[in-house]
Amino acid sequence: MASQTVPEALTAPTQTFDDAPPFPEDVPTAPLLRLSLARLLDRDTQEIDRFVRACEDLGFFYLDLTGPGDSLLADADQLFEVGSELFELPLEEKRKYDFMHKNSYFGYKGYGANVVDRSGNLDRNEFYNVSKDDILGISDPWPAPGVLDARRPLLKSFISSAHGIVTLVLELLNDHLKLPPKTLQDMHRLEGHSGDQVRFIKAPPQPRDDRRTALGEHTDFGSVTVLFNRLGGLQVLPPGRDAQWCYVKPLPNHAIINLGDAMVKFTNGLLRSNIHRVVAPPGQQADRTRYSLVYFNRPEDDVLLKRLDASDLIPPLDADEVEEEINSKDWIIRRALGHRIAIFGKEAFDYDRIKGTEDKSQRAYL
Ligand SMILES: O=C(O)CCC(=O)C(=O)O
Ligand SMILES: [Fe+2]
Repeated sequence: MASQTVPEALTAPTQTFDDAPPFPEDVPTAPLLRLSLARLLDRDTQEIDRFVRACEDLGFFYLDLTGPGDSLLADADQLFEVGSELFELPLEEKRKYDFMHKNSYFGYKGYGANVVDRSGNLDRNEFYNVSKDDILGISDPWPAPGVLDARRPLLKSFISSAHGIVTLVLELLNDHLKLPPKTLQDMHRLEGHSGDQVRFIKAPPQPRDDRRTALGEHTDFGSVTVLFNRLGGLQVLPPGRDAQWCYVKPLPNHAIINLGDAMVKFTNGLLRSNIHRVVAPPGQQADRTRYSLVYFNRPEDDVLLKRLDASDLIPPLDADEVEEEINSKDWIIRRALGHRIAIFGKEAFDYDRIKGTEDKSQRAYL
């Protein structure tokens, strides 16, 4: 089981992000495996075995991008700068790009706009979502501030490279599951219409005597997430009845990769979409502003989120189980906007209303 694997983060190079204080040694860290992009591209069988184990046990792993992922790392570095510039804009300006009343999760979400738990506490971060389809010119463009419009070529480059990582993950899973060739890849084409997005996130330091959850616990809504962290604060809840929240230690030159709800639905829970959240960075890092950068990949808009029946490895549904008929587009909108207090008021507290795949993903361990 994943919680018994060696925490490979401990064998990784020491953190060298800017001048940030080090990630503390005395906090619980999550047992993510550390995989190499170069070895996966070489189809190294041991690395692929570890990859499959990571996707089934924890649904989270580190991916060392050194070498074949150098340009993605360079783009991510530049986008961290863009993110800090973006959030410097005056609040009135940023608010012009909140499109929630157009039933869209693209654009800006202000600080405290989402409920983070059943008691109604509010989030402590702001973020901005940029649509892949907009940047690739295959949908109508959303209005955007100049700082983003000026960076469309950089965003395009980042999206193409991050999507390349996603396609590799899907291809390896497709092969492992013995699905007909390209089953998963064809549901996630770069040029297909989807809710794929780049997300910039900013969480300012919290008061010392009042540090709370910045981003509430959730599973990601889509298929594959490619995440870049500089400071700690991300936590996962490993499988197991008595599991405790563990930090994911950021590693230089690595992305954090995790699977989302769609992969759980396609495989009826064989693959994991692990619960995670963001709290204040640990130790001395808590006094820093935390930025993060994410590429969220989702199935194309019209893909039905149901068990795939073309693989003997995918467990059957329970005898009395009837799957909801919902396509990817509607699923993502429901999950992404469901906790917005300005839209749903008190209903935003009701976590069961817009549940992800937590139950199915956890079921083997309950
Ligand atoms: O900021 C992070 O490290 C994680 C963010 C996250 O989980 C999300 O936006 O879904
Ligand atoms: Fe997430």
